[in-house]
Amino acid sequence: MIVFPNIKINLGLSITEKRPDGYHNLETVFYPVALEDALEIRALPEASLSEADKKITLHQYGMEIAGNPEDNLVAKAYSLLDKEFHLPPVEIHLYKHIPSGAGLGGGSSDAAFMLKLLNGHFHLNLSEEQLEIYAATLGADCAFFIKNKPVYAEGIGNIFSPIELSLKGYQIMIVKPDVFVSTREAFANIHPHHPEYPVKEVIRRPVAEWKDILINDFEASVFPQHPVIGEIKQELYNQGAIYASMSGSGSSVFGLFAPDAALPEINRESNSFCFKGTLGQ
Ligand SMILES: C[C@](O)(CO)[C@H](O)COP(=O)(O)OP(=O)(O)OC[C@H]1O[C@@H](n2ccc(N)nc2=O)[C@H](O)[C@@H]1O
Ligand SMILES: Nc1ncnc2c1ncn2[C@@H]1O[C@H](COP(=O)(O)OP(=O)(O)OP(=O)(O)O)[C@@H](O)[C@H]1O
Repeated sequence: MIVFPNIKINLGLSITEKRPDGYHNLETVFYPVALEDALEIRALPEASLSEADKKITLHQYGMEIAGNPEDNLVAKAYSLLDKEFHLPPVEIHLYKHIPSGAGLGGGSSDAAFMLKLLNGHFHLNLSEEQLEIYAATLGADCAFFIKNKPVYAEGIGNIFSPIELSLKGYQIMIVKPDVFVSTREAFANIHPHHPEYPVKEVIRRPVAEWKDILINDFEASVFPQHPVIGEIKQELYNQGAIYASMSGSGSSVFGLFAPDAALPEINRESNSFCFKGTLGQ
């Protein structure tokens, strides 16, 4: 069984307060975009396991991910459900197209899709709400990928309410320079505050009005550290983007373009990543 975990972009990102548990409350809109990994599981017969064998074998392809295979979020998602449901052993194939440290939620998406895959394949009968609760324990923005629909998110990024927003037909260009931004460090450099223009209100205005009022709070601390990211955002505007912003804690930047616009070539560095697509929903 194979699924295709996609990314999210953040439309506005206000970090409003630091919580006693060390995490931060935030306000954002998550929008899914069809830049996808591929994730496949194959159930193995219990009898094929010797005492010393692990219950999962993870094969990784495509872009490299830092860390050991057992730290991979798909392995953590399996272990979480295995503890409760004693799952059969599985062979996992994960093909990475989504860059890491990009603010696109690639690891979180893999984890959420793994939960959904196991739920379906092994008939666990977990509801979407139950899956969201499991997902939130794996990563703050992981729960979004269970329903995978545009939402307004609060709390640590796991309390959702519906929004009336469709960007269907807009073209999107995502550029990630060869810079890794640690989400944990990015949060550590933030001074939380309530925004002058709340995300929930700005998002109701036309996209053409978002430029100076739909703000990602991480840009103020990340751009001075990595000027190339701010330069890419400016370049997207120079090349005709209607709205451009860093996603999450960076380092990727996205630009939204009109449905009939010709998308530019932005080749700032040889190792930068670039995706072009059309939004759905
Ligand atoms: C910045 C965003 O991409 C916006 O969508 C997300 O909030 C990040 O979510 P995520 O990658 O799933 O984050 P996690 O892997 O759970 O957390 C990484 C680290 O970021 C910090 N963190 C994360 C989310 C949050 N609301 N407050 C935080 O302070 C914590 O120090 C945490 O140890
Ligand atoms: N399946 C996975 N895919 C990518 N990274 C993973 C995965 N499992 C664990 N990780 C670890 O998580 C780190 C962050 O990866 P991820 O792709 O989620 O970052 P991100 O794009 O900054 O996401 P976010 O927007 O959630 O902060 C990686 O450096 C890697 O060590």
